[in-house]
Amino acid sequence: MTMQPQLSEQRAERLAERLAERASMALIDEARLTPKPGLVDGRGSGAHQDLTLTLMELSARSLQPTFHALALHSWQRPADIALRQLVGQLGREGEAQMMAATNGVNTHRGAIWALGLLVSAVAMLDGDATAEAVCRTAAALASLPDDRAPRSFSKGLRATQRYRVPGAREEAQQAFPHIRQLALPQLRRSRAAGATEEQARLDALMAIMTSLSDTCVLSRSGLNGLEAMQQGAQRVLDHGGCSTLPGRQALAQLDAKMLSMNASPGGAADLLAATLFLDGICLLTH
Ligand SMILES: CC(C)(COP(=O)(O)OP(=O)(O)OC[C@H]1O[C@@H](n2cnc3c(N)ncnc32)[C@H](O)[C@@H]1O)[C@@H](O)C(=O)NCCC(=O)NCCS
Ligand SMILES: Nc1ncnc2c1ncn2[C@@H]1O[C@H](COP(=O)(O)OP(=O)(O)OP(=O)(O)O)[C@@H](O)[C@H]1O
Repeated sequence: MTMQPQLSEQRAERLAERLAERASMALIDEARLTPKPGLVDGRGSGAHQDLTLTLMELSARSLQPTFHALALHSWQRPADIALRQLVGQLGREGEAQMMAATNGVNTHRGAIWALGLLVSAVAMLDGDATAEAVCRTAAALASLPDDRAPRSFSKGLRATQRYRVPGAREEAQQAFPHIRQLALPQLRRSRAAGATEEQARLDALMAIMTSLSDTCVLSRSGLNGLEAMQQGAQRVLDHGGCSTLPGRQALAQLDAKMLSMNASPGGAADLLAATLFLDGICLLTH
């Protein structure tokens, strides 16, 4: 009898360790993926003045304890207000730790939100679930009110109101449609068609960018920037994706265009990291 709780504690701890490691690694894989339009990657800082690849990697590693705590506290729990408040508190502490690690630069706020909810959801489902079920569970959590959240006004929130578009909150509350319906299917289609892993990941990023209302892009370059992003990404896929020469040429054009507009699809990058996380986890479980 006394062994039982101990054993289950060990199981929760092992799962939390694995999920935290994978979530941080997904952020590092996203940051290193090259060439991404407008974003920090192996070539440099993209459209950003204050971000570098070294800083993104440092930030990703600084978040591992946050993901670990989220998984441990969410293990086998239902989506209720108590868990929503706890997850919100851990997420805000994670943001503070990220800001401390980067000397006040916002490297991963959107990513903490998306990946944090998904890490919690996998743990709530005991580590054994499809990507679909994980996204639905994360949505249930994201849809609950967090009364302890400070009423701060962010650039992302301003963009959703000004342009009347869904943002990071809504993407999660709708169970991450850009991951489930666009990025994961594209990743698998491109792999099956013989693309390299890198090309398949870039194609998945393009799939997200064809339709996301990325508040990062909207805040930096308005509706023109968003339109350039969506149309440019569609052109890459229409040309056969990043495994083809015309696709890579369209990608280079999109990169130049986004840099000239100071546009960076940070929201799409976050969702690509979340896609890579789910792809890895669900390979392990299903
Ligand atoms: C909901 C969040 C993102 C704050 O929203 P806000 O509108 O203030 O976001 P902010 O502009 O600071 O950042 C939004 C970021 O999301 C990403 N993003 C932009 N557009 C989108 C989009 N359409 N879909 C998904 N992500 C997007 C970008 O990286 C952007 O930088 C989140 O930080 C939050 O509420 N955190 C509180 C802690 C919490 O509850 N955490 C729970 C999970 S850990
Ligand atoms: N590889 C990447 N390159 C750039 N941004 C990324 C990358 N991956 C994720 N992001 C996301 O982009 C966001 C950064 O965007 P941005 O710099 O516009 O935010 P900000 O700090 O609110 O704005 P600003 O820098 O204009 O003051 C981060 O929150 C992060 O989630």
